[in-house]
Amino acid sequence: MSLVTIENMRVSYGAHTALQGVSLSIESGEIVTIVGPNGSGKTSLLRALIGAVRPESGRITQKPGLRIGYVPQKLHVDPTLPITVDRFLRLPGGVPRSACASALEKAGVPGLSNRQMSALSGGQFQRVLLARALINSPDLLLLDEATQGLDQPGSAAFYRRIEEVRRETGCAVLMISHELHVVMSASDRVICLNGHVCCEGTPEIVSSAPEYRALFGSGTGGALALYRHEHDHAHDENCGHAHNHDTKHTEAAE
Ligand SMILES: Nc1ncnc2c1ncn2[C@@H]1O[C@H](COP(=O)(O)OP(=O)(O)OP(=O)(O)O)[C@@H](O)[C@H]1O
Repeated sequence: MSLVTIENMRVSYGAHTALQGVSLSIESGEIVTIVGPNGSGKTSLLRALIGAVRPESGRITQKPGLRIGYVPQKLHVDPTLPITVDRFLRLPGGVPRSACASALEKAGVPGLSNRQMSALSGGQFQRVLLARALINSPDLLLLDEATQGLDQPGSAAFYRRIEEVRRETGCAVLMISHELHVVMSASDRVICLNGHVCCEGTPEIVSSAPEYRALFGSGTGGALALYRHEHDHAHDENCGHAHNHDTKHTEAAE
């Protein structure tokens, strides 16, 4: 049985439809990356999986007893609030110290327990959020642009650690990233999202798919000169979301 199966899901915020007709499943142990332009519904998909938004229609089925770990895009911790890493990790209550130490080790930052949260670098902070997601030994780890704000070596190191976590624990990973050139190589499967699933498959298949090239250009190995949204494929008239053909992003420029 798949860890999670989504069938024909639609997610709306008031009159605005963020996702529609989305069907996909995640198998145990695989690393799947979701790519798509800003506003294409990537975060909405993860939020539906953790139950933070309720799909308007469609169905999400989880394997019984599934444990999910979630690393958010960002988390604000008041810099004036004195709190150590160890206490932060034990905030949910009932988390033993040994579990924190082991999670920090899995996240690749074993020595941080007694540091103040406010004194961490961006990279260390994200590792602590990863440790927090690993505490419950998840079967599925969800990462929402977890390397935002990190420099290239920092984010490459973060994704290498994710691959090690998968190898050590066997958990599946579903992650959103804009750093296509980094994550494409680390993924078993890529899902290209734009309000609906544009295309999906191995990184090789997706990066050569016309739908993907329409969204991301045709740079080799996913390394892009320009991350530009230019549609040349047809959409269902009732798609329900805006397709801004002039949306231009400069992330991932290399
Ligand atoms: N709470 C909300 N209320 C109203 N509209 C929302 C809400 N959250 C998201 N949206 C809208 O739904 C659409 C999809 O947003 P979502 O955050 O899922 O996209 P995304 O692909 O993760 O974007 P980004 O790459 O910018 O993070 C956007 O048009 C956004 O404005």
